[in-house]
Amino acid sequence: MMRSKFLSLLIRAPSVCRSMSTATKLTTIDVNDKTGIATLTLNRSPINALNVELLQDLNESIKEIEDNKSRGLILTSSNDKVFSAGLDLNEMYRPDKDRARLLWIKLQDVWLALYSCDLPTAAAINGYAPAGGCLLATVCEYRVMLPKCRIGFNETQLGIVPPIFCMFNFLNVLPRRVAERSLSQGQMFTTEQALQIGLVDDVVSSKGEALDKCTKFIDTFAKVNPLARSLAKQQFRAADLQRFQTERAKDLESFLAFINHPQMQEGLGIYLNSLKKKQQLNAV
Ligand SMILES: CCCCC/C=C\C/C=C\C=C\CC(=O)SCCNC(=O)CCNC(=O)[C@H](O)C(C)(C)COP(=O)(O)OP(=O)(O)OC[C@H]1O[C@@H](n2cnc3c(N)ncnc32)[C@H](O)[C@@H]1OP(=O)(O)O
Repeated sequence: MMRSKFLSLLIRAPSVCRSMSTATKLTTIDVNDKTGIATLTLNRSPINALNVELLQDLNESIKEIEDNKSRGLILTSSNDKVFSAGLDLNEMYRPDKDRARLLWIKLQDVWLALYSCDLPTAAAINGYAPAGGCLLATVCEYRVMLPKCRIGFNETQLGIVPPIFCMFNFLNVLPRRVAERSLSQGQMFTTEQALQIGLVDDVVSSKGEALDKCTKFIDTFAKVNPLARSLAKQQFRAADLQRFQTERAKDLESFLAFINHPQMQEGLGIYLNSLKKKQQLNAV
């Protein structure tokens, strides 16, 4: 209630860029008054690892942007090196059972909200985007990326089966053969490779340029009837959404069974440790 009152006040404010930031600030929303486009920024330090709270915040922000009838949604990160490091591995290693369940449900919700989003969506990928980071980028309709980054679903490299929504995203973006190979090999692509295979649509040298490109993409829909555009998008995605709903409960149980497997726990522990060791080595 307080929140919507606060929002309506902000909407009337005559600023060029109004902020609809959530209280926790794990994501922020800025709506450009000239273009009507909302920029949704991931803001969980240090690397936007997707934990329960960030996913919850993302869901709320997406809903807020849709409810406020923005003209489009641009997803980006406040970190200038990492778009998102994917799921927070600490939520999966020696997990709290209720939180692990919630984590996956919230991830499914975010995917669903973006995959079926009424608005045109674009990702300004201003840093590394492995696994869950790649999921957030490829669920959008357009991607632009900064040089010297990496993107991909590295799950199989970690002994993890990529869930079906990773497959849906890749099949929307890449030729089937390339999608299957890169998912089953857990390939991570450099920015240049990603451009070459069509995983990203453009490469630019700064975040500002990335946001401009995303705005231009969303502007290409300016003269298209919004309802017709939205229904056409839904039509393309309906079969995936139907399959997702059918398999959603099973997908959740598979995830829980998977992360609770002793071998998976051992692997996660080693992987987490190696990530920490990397930092220790850098400090030497
Ligand atoms: C058929 C049905 C199947 C159903 C489904 C079944 C199973 C699916 C199960 C799971 C799916 C998971 C999907 C995922 O998203 S897993 C996450 C994968 N992510 C990664 O592998 C990224 C690893 N991180 C990196 O490569 C680098 O950190 C990165 C390039 C992102 C950033 O590098 P940078 O040098 O800037 O920062 P670092 O020093 O490496 O990291 C800082 C700090 O953060 C810690 N950390 C890194 N990544 C994670 C993470 N994903 N989660 C938690 N913590 C992370 C890192 O250890 C450092 O910590 P500290 O040393 O400061 O304590």
